[in-house]
Amino acid sequence: MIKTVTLSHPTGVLSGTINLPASKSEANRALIIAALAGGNSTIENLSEANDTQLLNRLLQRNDQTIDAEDAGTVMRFLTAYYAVTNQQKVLTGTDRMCQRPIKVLVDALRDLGATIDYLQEEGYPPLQIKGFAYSGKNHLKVRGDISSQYISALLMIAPLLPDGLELELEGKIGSRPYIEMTLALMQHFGATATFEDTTIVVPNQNYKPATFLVEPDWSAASYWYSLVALAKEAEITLPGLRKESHQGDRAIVEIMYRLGVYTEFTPEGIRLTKKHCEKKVAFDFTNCPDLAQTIVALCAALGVTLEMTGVESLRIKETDRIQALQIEVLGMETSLNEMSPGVFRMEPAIITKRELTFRTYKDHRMAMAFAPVALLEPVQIQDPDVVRKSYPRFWEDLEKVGFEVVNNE
Ligand SMILES: O=C(O)C1=C[C@@H](OP(=O)(O)O)[C@@H](O)[C@H](O)C1
Ligand SMILES: C=C(OP(=O)(O)O)C(=O)O
Repeated sequence: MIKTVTLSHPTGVLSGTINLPASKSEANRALIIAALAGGNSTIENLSEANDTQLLNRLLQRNDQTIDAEDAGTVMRFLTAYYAVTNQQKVLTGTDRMCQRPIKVLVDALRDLGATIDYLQEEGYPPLQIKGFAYSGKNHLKVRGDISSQYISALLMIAPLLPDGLELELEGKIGSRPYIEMTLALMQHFGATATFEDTTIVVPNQNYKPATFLVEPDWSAASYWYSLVALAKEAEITLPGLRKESHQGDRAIVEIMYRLGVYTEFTPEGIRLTKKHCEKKVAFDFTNCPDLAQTIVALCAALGVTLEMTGVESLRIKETDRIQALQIEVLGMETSLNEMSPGVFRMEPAIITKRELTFRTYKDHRMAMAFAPVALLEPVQIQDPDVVRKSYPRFWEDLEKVGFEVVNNE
C-alpha cells in the first residue's frame, strides 16, 4: 500500500503567515566551514531539513562509514572534507545517490593528493577515502556543467591547501549562484577569494570561527508563490526573506512576477499578493535549477505556455526530474516536449479530471511542486514524507492556511 496525502482547499482564498525552513544550502556550507575553522562558531537558525540535520550529526560523530542518504551536498562536501583532513572513511548513500556522478570531484581530489577508491561503479559512490598526501598541485581545471557542488566542495577546503587553489571552470557554468554563495560564506568565516570570468583563486589562509545566521529558504518560498498564483485571492507573508540574499532562488521574485504574483519587501520579510499573469513565458533555469519543477507544475495548472532551457542538471538530481515531470504533467492533460536539444516546451492544459494523483519519485520537490494544484482540484500526493529532505513541516504549513490534509496509510 502506497502512502498518500489527499489535499483539498475549501475556498481558494488563501491568507496567512508562514515561517519557512532555513536554507539547507547555506546551513550545510556553514557547518563544513565551521568544522574547518575549529574553535567555537555559532550557526543560528540551523535548518530543520534532513539534509542539514544529517550533516550536523555526521560531523559530530566519528563513524567509519558515512551514510549521506539522498543529500547531494552532504556526499560531495564531506568527500572533500574527509579527503583533505586525511580521515579514512567509506562514504555511501541511497541507491539513487549511488547513481549520481562524483567523478569530477574525485579526479580533482586525487590530483591534489587524495587516495580515493570506488567501491562499486567507477565514477559513482560508494567511495573509500584512504588518505591524503599533498601533491603540490595548486591549479586545477574542473568542469562547470555537471554540478556546482563539486566546485563548492573544492572551494571550501582550498584555504587549507599549502599553496591555496586556482580553479579554472571549463564549459558552461551551471548553478553559479551556489558557487557565489560558497565564496560569500567562506568570506564570512574570514577566507577571501576572487572569482573573475571562469577562474577562482583561493589563497592559503585560516578560517576564523564566527556566528552565522541562516536565512529562510527561497526554494521553499517558491511553493508559496505557486499557491498564491493559483488561489482566487491571496495574501501570504513569509517573514525573514530579504531582497539581498546569497540564494540564487531569490530569482523566484522576477519569475513569479510574470506568473501572477507580486512581491512586496517589508521590514519583516515579504508579502505576496496576486497580479496579472502572462499567457506565455520562457525561462532559463541554469542559475536556479531547483525552481524548474515549481514552474512546470504551475504553468500546467495555470494553462500557461512554457518554454524552458538550462535544465540539463535536472537529470542527475534526486530523480531524473525531466522524466518525472514529463510523466506527471500527462496526468494534467498536457505534455512537456524536448523541441530541440535542451529546449523544452509545454502547451496549456485544461484540467478536467476530478482528482489528480501525483507520484513523487523519492524527490521532495515533486511533492511540493504539485501540491498547489489542490487549489483547483483535490490532489493526492504519493509518498508525502519525501518533503523531510528540505521542508519537513510542509504539510502542517498547508493546514495552517486552510488546506485539508488527509493521510492515507
Ligand atoms: O550547492 C548547493 O547547495 C546546491 C546546488 C545545486 O545543485 P547543482 O550544483 O548540482 O545544480 C542545487 O540543485 C542543490 O539543491 C543545492
Ligand atoms: C538537488 C537538490 O539537492 P541535492 O543535490 O543537494 O541532493 C535539491 O534539494 O533540489
